[in-house]
Amino acid sequence: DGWLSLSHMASDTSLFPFKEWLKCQEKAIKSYKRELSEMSYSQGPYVVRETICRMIALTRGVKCEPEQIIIGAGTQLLVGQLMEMNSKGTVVAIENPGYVRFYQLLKKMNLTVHPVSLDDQGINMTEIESVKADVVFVTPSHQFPTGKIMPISRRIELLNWAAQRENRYIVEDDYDSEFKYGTDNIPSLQSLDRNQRVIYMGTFSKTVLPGLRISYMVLPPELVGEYREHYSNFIQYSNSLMLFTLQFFIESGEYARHVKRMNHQYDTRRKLLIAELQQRFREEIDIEDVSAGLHFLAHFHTGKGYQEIEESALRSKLEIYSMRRFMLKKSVNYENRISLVLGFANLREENVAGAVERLYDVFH
Ligand SMILES: Cc1ncc(COP(=O)(O)O)c(CN[C@H](CF)CCC(=O)O)c1O
Repeated sequence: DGWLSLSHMASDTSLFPFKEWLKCQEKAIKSYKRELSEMSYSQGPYVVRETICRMIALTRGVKCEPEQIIIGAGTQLLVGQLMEMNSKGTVVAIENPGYVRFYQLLKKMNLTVHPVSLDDQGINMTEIESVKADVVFVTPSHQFPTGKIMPISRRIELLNWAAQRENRYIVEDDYDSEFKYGTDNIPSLQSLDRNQRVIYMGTFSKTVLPGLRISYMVLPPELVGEYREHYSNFIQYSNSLMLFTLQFFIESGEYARHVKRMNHQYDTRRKLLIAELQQRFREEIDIEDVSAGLHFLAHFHTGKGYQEIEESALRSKLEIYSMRRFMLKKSVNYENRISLVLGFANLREENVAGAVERLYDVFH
């Protein structure tokens, strides 16, 4: 039989309302023929930015005007554009464990990049000071990959740090913030910022479809002018038809209904997977059960090493990602313990028991 996936990356498109999406696409073609006959404005069409602005004000407490929004075909592109604007030798701090794709991207640019460890409140402030960072990348809503939600105290500390000196910025990667189970939604770090120090990054990869490549960032007003100067010859990469379709998908309420449905569906799958894992692995497993996002961290007590586990999973046709994927620099890993990032967005309910059974065989 086929592969089963505990990946945190893919999402199950069987729940996506393609019929409604197509209706919105038809409407977009009817309403925006003229706009489609031209290249869109470098930051993306104004009406789409307006819709995103209204939405994130409602859902994330982000305060902004459409002029501050830059649409991009993927978050990496936006990170690249943003950091191109920084002078040579800018010092960047990034969470470790963290998002290896950003780390690799930043290292390729002429920046000094420091992975910074996490304590129980999130990114370690002492280390940020000691590496003399100018820009700090954080995922406060649901730390990627540990899932930690940054408490208000650490958010305030971080904002105070940024306010202390000119040219200090915080890049808030609000990835995976739309899915909260049981706990109420914590507003964005950007909503607390009084000194124009936070650059807010968002994406539609998890709430709509990863394949559309529609992401955005919100620049503080003072950086908008700089952006426009730097990118005066830039033509927006995103596909305008997709952007106008997204606009109707949001304005029609379909987007909100879809996210609500996915929240419910993912909560059910998450609970099922956790119950199945606890029942099967008993005291061999410690689950970091943060009720948010599309994956959680689980620690397994075993004498086996990462290599052995990853190879055995491959043989058992079980897609899993271990903490090795997210360790930005060599780290001493606790002996007799393997940590896995377990995703459930691509695991149908009927496959939960089967996936856990395969995982059990991988460890035994
Ligand atoms: C921390 C983080 N910030 C943003 C994105 C959104 O990027 P984009 O789709 O380009 O808008 C991801 C998306 N993560 C990917 C799918 F889960 C890859 C995960 C992996 O490489 O481990 C992410 O992890």
